[in-house]
Amino acid sequence: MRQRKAKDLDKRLQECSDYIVPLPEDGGRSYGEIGSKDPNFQSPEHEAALRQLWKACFPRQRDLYLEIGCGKGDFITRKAAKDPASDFLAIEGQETVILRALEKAKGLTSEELPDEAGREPLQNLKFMLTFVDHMSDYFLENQLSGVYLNFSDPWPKARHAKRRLTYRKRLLDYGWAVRPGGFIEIKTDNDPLYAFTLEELEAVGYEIVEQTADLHHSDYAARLVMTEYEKKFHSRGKNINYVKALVP
Ligand SMILES: C[S@@+](CC[C@H](N)C(=O)[O-])C[C@H]1O[C@@H](n2cnc3c(N)ncnc32)[C@H](O)[C@@H]1O
Repeated sequence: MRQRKAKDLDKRLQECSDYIVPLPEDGGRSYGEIGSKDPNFQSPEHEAALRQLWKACFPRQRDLYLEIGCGKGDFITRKAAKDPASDFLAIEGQETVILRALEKAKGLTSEELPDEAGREPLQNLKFMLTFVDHMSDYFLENQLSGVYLNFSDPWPKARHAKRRLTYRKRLLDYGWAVRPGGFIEIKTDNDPLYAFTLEELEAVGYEIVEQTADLHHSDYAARLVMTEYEKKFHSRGKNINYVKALVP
């Protein structure tokens, strides 16, 4: 039974393979190589492999926006549909979850497809199946124009603070992959995580340009795209925290 389910999952993922960015073939991890003091050190071979990979995936070399932890892909699918002149990439670590996002982007399911997209498969959106740790495993320096973190896991225990996706070292890591002047945009229902995130943004010196602890009673809401979790929490009356910061 379990085997049949795994086979079915593999088959459905295979059917969406044109939407999946393969993980770098050279093993990816360049972080912490012996003799390197730079946490984002990339060997020339790794850098060359990444250049080739991204050229093949997004040949038009336009603005590329990344969502880390896209869940079932509502947000990123809508963003890609609204902005066909840019490219979008979504990363998600759970196979069964990303499959829902892939089938949505491909137009295989009618589930919450954005009105703008109709049932046309999107050409400017791709997905990567992995739990991101170091950006230099996958990206080139200054490659991205913006990063979205929507409703990331809060890791409430203090001893797990380093696992939070807005921990300062992670913010610096995103900043390495984002071009100067690009942004990091964060939404969360979790108030303590929001307070932590503001402190961490300040600690790394990223300029906060938009900020509210109650997005849906602010002017920002009208122009921002809602995420699946956002809809869920908002419908229960929970305030949504939002912050946008620029990478220097
Ligand atoms: C609470 S869900 C939010 C989904 C979506 N962003 C939304 O707002 O509706 C968080 C998702 O992030 C994924 N995730 C957490 N850490 C991740 C990481 N380091 N890399 C990739 N995905 C991650 C989880 O698997 C989960 O599906």
